[in-house]
Amino acid sequence: MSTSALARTSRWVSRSKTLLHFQTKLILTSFSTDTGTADKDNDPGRPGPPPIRVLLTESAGRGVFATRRIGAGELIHTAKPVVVHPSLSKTHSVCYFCLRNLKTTCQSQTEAVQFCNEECEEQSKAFYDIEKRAKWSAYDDYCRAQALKYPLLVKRLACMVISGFAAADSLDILQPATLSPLMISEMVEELGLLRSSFTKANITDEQIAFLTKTWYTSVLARIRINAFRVELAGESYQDLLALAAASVDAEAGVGNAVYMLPSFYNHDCDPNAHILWIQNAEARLKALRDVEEGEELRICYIDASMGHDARQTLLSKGFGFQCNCLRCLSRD
Ligand SMILES: C[S@@+](CC[C@H](N)C(=O)[O-])C[C@H]1O[C@@H](n2cnc3c(N)ncnc32)[C@H](O)[C@@H]1O
Repeated sequence: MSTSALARTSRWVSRSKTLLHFQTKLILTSFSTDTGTADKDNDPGRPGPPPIRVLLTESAGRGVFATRRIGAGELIHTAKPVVVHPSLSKTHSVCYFCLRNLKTTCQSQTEAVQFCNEECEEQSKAFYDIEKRAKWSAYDDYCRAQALKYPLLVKRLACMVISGFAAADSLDILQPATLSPLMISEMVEELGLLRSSFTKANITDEQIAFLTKTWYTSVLARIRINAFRVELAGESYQDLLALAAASVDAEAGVGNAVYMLPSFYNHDCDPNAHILWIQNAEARLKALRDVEEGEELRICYIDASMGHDARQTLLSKGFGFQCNCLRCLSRD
């Protein structure tokens, strides 16, 4: 490599290191809701910072690495969602804000949504006031007919932006999917429905000025890769039975959500960490086995029980990468 090329490369490396350092600080500090496990040395009740950091990997973009040894079964950190939306079939049976299963289901499908407690109602007041002003039947029916779940997250995020609860660039730091021209043209149709729902509800052009084709497609491109389907495990034996029955009905998910820190975990078909939900959309990241300091923490994005070819197809179509984990390399 020539001296000038070397200089250019080292400038690029140092720039990307600075950028990564800045991004990592941003990810770990600005999302104070992502907490680690108890800080036993100082205040046993107060969570310390999570024992992880975000670094560049060799071949999978950014990834999450352990900053100390993490024991099998240890809770690495929890994470509150940045944006969340119930599945359309669950709108009347889970909390609008945290997706907790409600004890009583709304009787009428036209009835307003419900909250599991006053805190959830209070926290979502600003953007729920926007959401309930508009009629969503055309947008929701379109999503139902096309079996789309992610546009619902965009609708919620748009309401959060209009109300001032979230910034329009909240998800910009996340990796986007590559979109085909066909995908973009379908998104333009959804965007038309979304804009018209707001306009008919007298939300002004100024309030939805951010709602452009560029914004809509860039948010959806990020949601496609980074959203999680929230499946509540519950705490009791009854909860587990209900979950098992629901999985048979393909109704295991109560909704979908996007998180910050969890979005930086890369995939492995034989993962050393996993993400789970107990009672609501607050995610818990746990170690599946002992992890050494400096080791990358990886979760499994798909059903790990599938065969090699099915896993590769799903990861390539859904996430745009070819998996080179040890399990895939051995063609297991
Ligand atoms: C949820 S993001 C994970 C964080 C991402 N690496 C980043 O820089 O933001 C998912 C994306 O990471 C990359 N990725 C995750 N696991 C991978 C793997 N095992 N091999 C190659 N790329 C992977 C793919 O580009 C995938 O679409």
